Amino acid sequence: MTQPPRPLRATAATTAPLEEAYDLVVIGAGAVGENVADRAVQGGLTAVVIESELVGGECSYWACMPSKALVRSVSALRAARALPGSREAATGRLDVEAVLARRDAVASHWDDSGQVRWLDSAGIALVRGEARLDGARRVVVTTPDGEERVIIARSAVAICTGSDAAIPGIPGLAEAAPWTSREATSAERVSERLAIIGGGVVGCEMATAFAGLGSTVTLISRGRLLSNLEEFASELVSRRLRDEGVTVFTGASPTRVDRRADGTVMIGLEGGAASVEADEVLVATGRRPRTDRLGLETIGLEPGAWLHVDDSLRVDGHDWLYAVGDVNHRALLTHQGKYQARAAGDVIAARARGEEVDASRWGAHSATADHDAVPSVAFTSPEVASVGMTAAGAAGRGLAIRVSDYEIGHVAGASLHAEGYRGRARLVIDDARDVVIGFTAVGDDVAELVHAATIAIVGEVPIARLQHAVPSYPTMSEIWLRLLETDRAQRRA
Ligand SMILES: Cc1cc2nc3c(=O)[nH]c(=O)nc-3n(C[C@H](O)[C@H](O)[C@H](O)COP(=O)(O)OP(=O)(O)OC[C@H]3O[C@@H](n4cnc5c(N)ncnc54)[C@H](O)[C@@H]3O)c2cc1C
Ligand SMILES: NC(=O)c1ccc[n+]([C@@H]2O[C@H](COP(=O)([O-])OP(=O)(O)OC[C@H]3O[C@@H](n4cnc5c(N)ncnc54)[C@H](O)[C@@H]3O)[C@@H](O)[C@H]2O)c1
Repeated sequence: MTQPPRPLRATAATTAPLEEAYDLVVIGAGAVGENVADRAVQGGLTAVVIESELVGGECSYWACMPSKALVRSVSALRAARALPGSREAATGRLDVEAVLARRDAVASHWDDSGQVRWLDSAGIALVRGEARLDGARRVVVTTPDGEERVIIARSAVAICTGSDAAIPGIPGLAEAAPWTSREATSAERVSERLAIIGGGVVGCEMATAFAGLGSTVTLISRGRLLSNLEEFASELVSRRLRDEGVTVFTGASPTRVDRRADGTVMIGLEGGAASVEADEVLVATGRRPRTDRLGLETIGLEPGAWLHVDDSLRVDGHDWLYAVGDVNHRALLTHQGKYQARAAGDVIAARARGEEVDASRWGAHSATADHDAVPSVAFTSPEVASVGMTAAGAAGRGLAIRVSDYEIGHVAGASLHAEGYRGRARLVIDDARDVVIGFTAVGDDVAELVHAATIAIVGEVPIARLQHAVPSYPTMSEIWLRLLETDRAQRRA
């Protein structure tokens, strides 16, 4: 059954003096809000952040950090088992208690005092409570003791309230007390049977983690797994998850969910072909914006909607209002939100001081990379590292492209890395400009390959020049050499 929520340790106060007006008011002290405030303060403004839960937000306590802590122990054991010698030493099972204890430490035991100290050191004021807009530049905070406090923004308000798990309207699901990513990443025990609805990144990462920790996992996906990524990524991840004991249903939609009196959950699948029985059900079907109780109606915006912004992160039609991070729906990733935050904090400071703003393509005040150069790593089994466009995505935009594919296991660095290494990488090349516009690598421990590709895409480095970027031997980065050689051979053929 659903576990009680973790006790949150929200540090009481900030030492910065609290005022009733600041140059910048930031709503939400996740990774993104913290960075907007930091850049604005560095630019000479005063800033306050308002936080209703923990300073640090989703990523630190219920998303990136605890999920990767769970997956990392699983992949470390797999790596040890992939080589003779270490394989013989790694014959036991994971110590689940130890893995969960490390996860707790990585999530700072849901105590935000460290991040509050950082806010203090950065000169950013903190107000605890739930904030809402009450007209232009006016923010009302309901503090934990129930009082209301009004804070005026002299220059700007930045909404950085992030997103929540979306619960689809499958009959019986809400009543079955499902886990969301929060309960999964902070789980205090590993249930025997876990059913996961949704084959996106959360679903696949949690299937990897919980299967590795000993759960019998069933993953239910209405389309192919990781459907935003290259199709070969879906194939390799599905195959590996199945090899590791996960039951994967693709093209399957739940029709109803029931929590029975004995605590077990039954999930009926479309067509009545199969039903799934589990102890817990995790819903991983995407996100919805945290904008429903933000007072958006007081400035003519729709509560509960994503906030659309221009490349300087300013909300359409409101010159004092910014929306940064998940809440603007440009790229739901911590690193991309923090990139937006650096641009937003700088542009808010520049506009407040009447300085020139450079919001042109790749300008200092523009989150240009959000469009075509967003990197991400799915920490699945195996990992998927990607940036830019997929082949289908580029073709769908009418671009003339060519594709270069290579088996990563044929690279010397990979064959040393693990016995029988299997993986695949792809370059998507814009034919007209002769530059890389997409890269995907699937295989164990490929995460670190992605940044080289990000640099090639953002730098628009011509293929002819990339030939001079020599990867070290024998590293997995030699995949670059092989991909470029394959492209060259294809062009000559
Ligand atoms: C399971 C999972 C794993 C993930 N793993 C990765 C990963 O490995 N790498 C990656 O890049 N991304 C990952 N993500 C995505 C990442 O967590 C988000 O993109 C990121 O947390 C967004 O940051 P944010 O600051 O925009 O929002 P949040 O981190 O959600 O912060 C928003 C803050 O605003 C506060 N708030 C909301 N409303 C109010 C209000 N009215 N008043 C005051 N405060 C308010 C909230 O309490 C919260 O602290 C993962 C997501 C999930 C769900
Ligand atoms: N390693 C990482 O960087 C990482 C890890 C986890 C999450 N994230 C971020 O968090 C965001 C949310 O992840 P997510 O996996 O929840 O969302 P997602 O959008 O990646 O995947 C959701 C999946 O649920 C399916 N779905 C949606 N509605 C459904 C329904 N009614 N019934 C059945 N299936 C349904 C979709 O088809 C999709 O496959 C992602 O956009 C990602 O950017 C990143």
